[in-house]
Amino acid sequence: MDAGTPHAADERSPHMADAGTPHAADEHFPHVTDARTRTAPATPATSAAPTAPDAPAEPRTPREFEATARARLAPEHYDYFAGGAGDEVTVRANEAAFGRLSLLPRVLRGAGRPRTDVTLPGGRAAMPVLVAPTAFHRLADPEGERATARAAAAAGTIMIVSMASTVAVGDVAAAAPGATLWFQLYVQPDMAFTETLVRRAEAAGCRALVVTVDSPARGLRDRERHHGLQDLPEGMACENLRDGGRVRPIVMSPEISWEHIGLLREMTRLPIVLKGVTHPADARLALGHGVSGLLVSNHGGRQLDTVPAAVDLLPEIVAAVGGAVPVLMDGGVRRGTDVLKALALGARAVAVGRPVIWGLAADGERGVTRVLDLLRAEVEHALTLCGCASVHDLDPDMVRRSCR
Ligand SMILES: Cc1cc2nc3c(=O)[nH]c(=O)nc-3n(C[C@H](O)[C@H](O)[C@H](O)COP(=O)(O)O)c2cc1C
Ligand SMILES: CCCCCCCCCCC(=O)C(=O)O
Repeated sequence: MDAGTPHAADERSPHMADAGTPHAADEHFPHVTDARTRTAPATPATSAAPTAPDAPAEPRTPREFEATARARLAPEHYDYFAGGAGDEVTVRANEAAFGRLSLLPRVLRGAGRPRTDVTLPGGRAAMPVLVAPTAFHRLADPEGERATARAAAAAGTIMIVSMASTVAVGDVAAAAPGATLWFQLYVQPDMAFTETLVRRAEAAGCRALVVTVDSPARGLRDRERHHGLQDLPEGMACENLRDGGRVRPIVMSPEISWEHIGLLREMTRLPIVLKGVTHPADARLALGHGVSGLLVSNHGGRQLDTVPAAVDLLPEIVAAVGGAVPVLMDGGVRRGTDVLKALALGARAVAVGRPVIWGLAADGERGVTRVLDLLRAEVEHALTLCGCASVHDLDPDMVRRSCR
């Protein structure tokens, strides 16, 4: 079945009567069943040196890392990482929205060298930039999520491990002893298996659960459909989904509701952060369900196309929450100045998805370390230029909306 066509999606929606059974889900997402039983597509092209003329040998910005990564990745894997849903209106909007915001610095505050650390539900981070959950890191580097976690630990920041990671969360934790990990969860209709996933995250020492709520179905991504991308290469699988002798498919079910958040709340003492809340009414509802934080996100433009840019949604969500829990955001953050804008508008921290993938594909653990270092240095520099002693000195009055 072509899982990417709207027609196919129509077919698999009613569908949800039996979305919870592994058999039905196998049909919906053949690619995330058991990679070991499938014919292998070509091995990911991560070994060749960069060849593209626009790929800098020594990338110096997250955007330059993208050019280097693109030259090293198989085209279908580059498109999986870079692409989004539909016409990719939201993918572009996420970055463009930061360009329409201006920073208005304060002067003569004698602020000294700024602090960049932040306090979050699952602990402290040395910088207000977290690693967003992204799937399939072994498509970018043989060490996969292990490399990303070591780099996050070196940067003193938090890595949100995707449920669709190609290294099991326990092995990620073992490979990066100093790392602070949170675990991203798609609630599975089979709540017994959801509980298994939660216990695995707890056993790995994860400090928070990030429950992604923007995916009652998978986004329709033309780039993936174009390449016929349906499966991981042989030897790669969603390792968290192992269940006895098989790997379960990830089920994205439209039947998941607030009731499931209530069940999760009873299931674990870990702080729960909801990822993908975009409507202020849902932000208010979340507060009644015992969540410890919200991550404003449109999934990097990969789910519903034409959702507004994440940073443009931030002020309304911050107002709706009224300080009851921390609000984080992701989508389109590429510069230290982007981080300051989001924090000034009320985010406690931001997360970056693709920039980390580009670092990983360009130069493995070193590449991710470099991307995170660049962002940390840019945040510190921008805080200095804004006259801030720490992120707490930022406020909404330091951001102006321009007409560009
Ligand atoms: C390749 C890729 C895979 C992703 N996988 C997941 C995932 O497994 N779970 C999830 O909640 N979000 C996932 N996301 C969304 C990210 O967590 C995040 O919301 C988004 O990447 C932020 O936008 P940015 O890439 O512009 O930084 C993925 C994003 C990308 C680009
Ligand atoms: C290589 C085949 C693609 C299969 C996709 C499975 C979905 C996993 C969830 C990852 C995710 O959230 C994303 O945005 O992508």
